[in-house]
Amino acid sequence: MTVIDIPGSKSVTARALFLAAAAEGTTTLVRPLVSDDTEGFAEGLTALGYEVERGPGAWRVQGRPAGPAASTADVHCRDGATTARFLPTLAAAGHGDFRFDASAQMRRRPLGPLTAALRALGVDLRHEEAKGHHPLRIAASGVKGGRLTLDAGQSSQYLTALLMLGPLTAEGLTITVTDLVSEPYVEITLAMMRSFGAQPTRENDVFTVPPTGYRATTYAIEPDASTASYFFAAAALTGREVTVPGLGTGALQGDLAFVDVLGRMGADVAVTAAGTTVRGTGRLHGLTVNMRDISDTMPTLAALAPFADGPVRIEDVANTRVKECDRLEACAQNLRRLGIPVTTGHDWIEIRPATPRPAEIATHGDHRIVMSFAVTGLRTPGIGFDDPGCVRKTFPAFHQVFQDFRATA
Ligand SMILES: O=C(O)C1=C[C@@H](OP(=O)(O)O)[C@@H](O)[C@H](O)C1
Ligand SMILES: C=C(OP(=O)(O)O)C(=O)O
Repeated sequence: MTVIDIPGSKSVTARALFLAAAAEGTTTLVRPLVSDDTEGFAEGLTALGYEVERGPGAWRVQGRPAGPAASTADVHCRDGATTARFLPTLAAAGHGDFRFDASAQMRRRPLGPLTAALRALGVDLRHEEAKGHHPLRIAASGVKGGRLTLDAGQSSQYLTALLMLGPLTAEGLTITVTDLVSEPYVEITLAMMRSFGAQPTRENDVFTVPPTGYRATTYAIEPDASTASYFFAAAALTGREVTVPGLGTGALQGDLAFVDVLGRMGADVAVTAAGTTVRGTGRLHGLTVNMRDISDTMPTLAALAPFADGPVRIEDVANTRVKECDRLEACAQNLRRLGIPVTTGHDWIEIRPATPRPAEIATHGDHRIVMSFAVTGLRTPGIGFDDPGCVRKTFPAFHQVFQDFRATA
């Protein structure tokens, strides 16, 4: 049995940083993820005038319920969509002139439905270049609140940002959602808001957030379930047994449900209060699976799929086209480079079994493409990457940890 120490969740760390910054008092984040995305988030907060102290194993944030201390700031959100969508929303609740920009990759990714919602709430926000994209400017003067209708069919992060804004408004927010992807991420948001003293409620498509503000707390960050998927997939592929402690029945992250997919394919899976274990059985069946709720693990499954005993068809993943890259196309392109038969449609990919041949993987600067095809590399000699370092976004030590995992076989 191999025990893997998976770094903290990116999604939980980003939310915890937002909530801590907005709370009354000092919050301690225990075992936050330390990676480009979360360091970028923390540095964005610092640029806005928040006090963030990053110590080993714990980050401390001095909350400012009134909003940023800075009256002007120029914030660079790097590649992080949580940063690029959550931070401007936090700043909108304060007072000052703030400019936000992001990497070329993140500039290409949309946030129009979020900025339109903020404008509908009276926020003075303008896009400096392309409509619905970074860079943007906000002349913030607080948010009164009210009712909104939101299409979160492209990204649940729009809804998460607005939900987290709710307690900071004068009158609270009621949000009616017309479409929603990645729904389990919204459940993470609601649970974490409650941990910081807010009282959001949900009735079907209607979310109500009273203007309670937030209270500081000590918050332990659970391991990242999307990151864990590479090691669970590796176990299923190689017949090994992998345990990830700290990611079990009490986990907030929906991506842990990836192990159910591995279970359907034939792996042995045990989820307990203490953690999750996957054991490969030598069986890896083909299947059809809807990954709308857990689409960050779509590339993990795509990279494992050639080894199944029948076709693997992944459905309802259109929004993977607006992630770090067009992930449906990137997966198809790389599988074809490996000699694997693949077909794709607007929101699906189907992969037929074949033996992969050596190839260089085109990463498109996407950490998940690297970590997913590293799993393929466990059974395929000669897999290389044009930009292996892009794993820094969520798991800077990935190559070392994966190499160590390999070596202990
Ligand atoms: O809220 C979050 O922390 C996230 C939500 C998901 O995005 P979408 O809602 O855009 O699918 C996920 O893919 C992303 O990695 C993190
Ligand atoms: C889509 C991802 O990141 P984000 O949207 O937070 O940039 C991801 O980590 O797979």
